Amino acid sequence: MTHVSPARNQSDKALYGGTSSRRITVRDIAAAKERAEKWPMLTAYDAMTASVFDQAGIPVLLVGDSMGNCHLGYESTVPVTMDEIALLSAAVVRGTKRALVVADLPFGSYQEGPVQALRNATRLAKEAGVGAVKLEGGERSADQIELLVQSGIPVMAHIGLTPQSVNAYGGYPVQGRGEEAAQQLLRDAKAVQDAGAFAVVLELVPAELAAEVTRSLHIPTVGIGAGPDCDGQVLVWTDMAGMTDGRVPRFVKRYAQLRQGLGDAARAFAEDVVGGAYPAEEHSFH
Ligand SMILES: Nc1nc(=O)c2c([nH]1)NC[C@@H]1CN(c3ccc(C(=O)N[C@@H](CCC(=O)O)C(=O)O)cc3)CN21
Ligand SMILES: CC(C)C(=O)C(=O)O
Ligand SMILES: [Mg+2]
Repeated sequence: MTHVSPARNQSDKALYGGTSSRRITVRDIAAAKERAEKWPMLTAYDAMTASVFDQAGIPVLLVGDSMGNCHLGYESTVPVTMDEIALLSAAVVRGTKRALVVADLPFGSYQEGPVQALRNATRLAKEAGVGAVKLEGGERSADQIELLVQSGIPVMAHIGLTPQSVNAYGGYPVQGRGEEAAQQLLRDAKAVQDAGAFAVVLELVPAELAAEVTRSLHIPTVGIGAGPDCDGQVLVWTDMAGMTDGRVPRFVKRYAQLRQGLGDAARAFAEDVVGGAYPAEEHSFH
């Protein structure tokens, strides 16, 4: 009889480090919670970067509306349009083979109600080929989540700090501090789970509260600035790779210094051109 160790068995199915090469589905995400497996998610906004993360084994890629400030030069996520999300989501899907691609529904594309949400989510599923969409809000967005899920579009919810409301907050403050705010966050978490969300992002909430939400839900939580006890962790890729210019939020850990590296490459190229060192003989045709 062939002996298969439980650890090896587990790693075959693992979202990160697993051996399956087919595209990951929302059911795989749910199964990871049963195994108490932690998993990474990164944003991606173009095919080339997405292919790097896909080949690195990142199981879930988010075409975040953070493309507004990271990629399109806006001040916040508020101006991002459906056309922009659809274009870059299609690129990320084309650049990946294994990752589940989730696209943010941008500000103004679902707030009018469930029918508007369904029209825009359907466009991202059909036109870009994403496997799921994400939208902001707990109890306030439950009707939208319910109609999308009933219509066959998996939904990742997003509660705690919801950056599309930056003008209402007047900034990006930590959420869920104090008993009343904590109870509201727990109600929001239950509401999105009951509406059928397959996972929920918890942004900028105290670690203890995020741990409590994670324990009390049967769907996975994905933390950003929400402490170590969430099921998954997500970061904006330009932040974690050291590409973002200037100050980054306290929850960011930088795993590379791409901004420095890319600037160095640009300066080295410029000096070679100005000094005549590039192109050399091996770069020339006769
Ligand atoms: N590049 C980038 N990274 C992100 O994580 C991100 C975006 N853009 N754009 C959309 C939102 C905005 N985000 C932010 C932005 C700033 C803080 C921030 O600095 N918050 C304060 C909280 C202090 C408090 O309330 O106690 C901080 O100091 O971390 C947090 C999240 C997260 N999202
Ligand atoms: C940071 C994540 C959760 C996000 O919504 C985004 O990148 O837009
Ligand atoms: Mg977003």
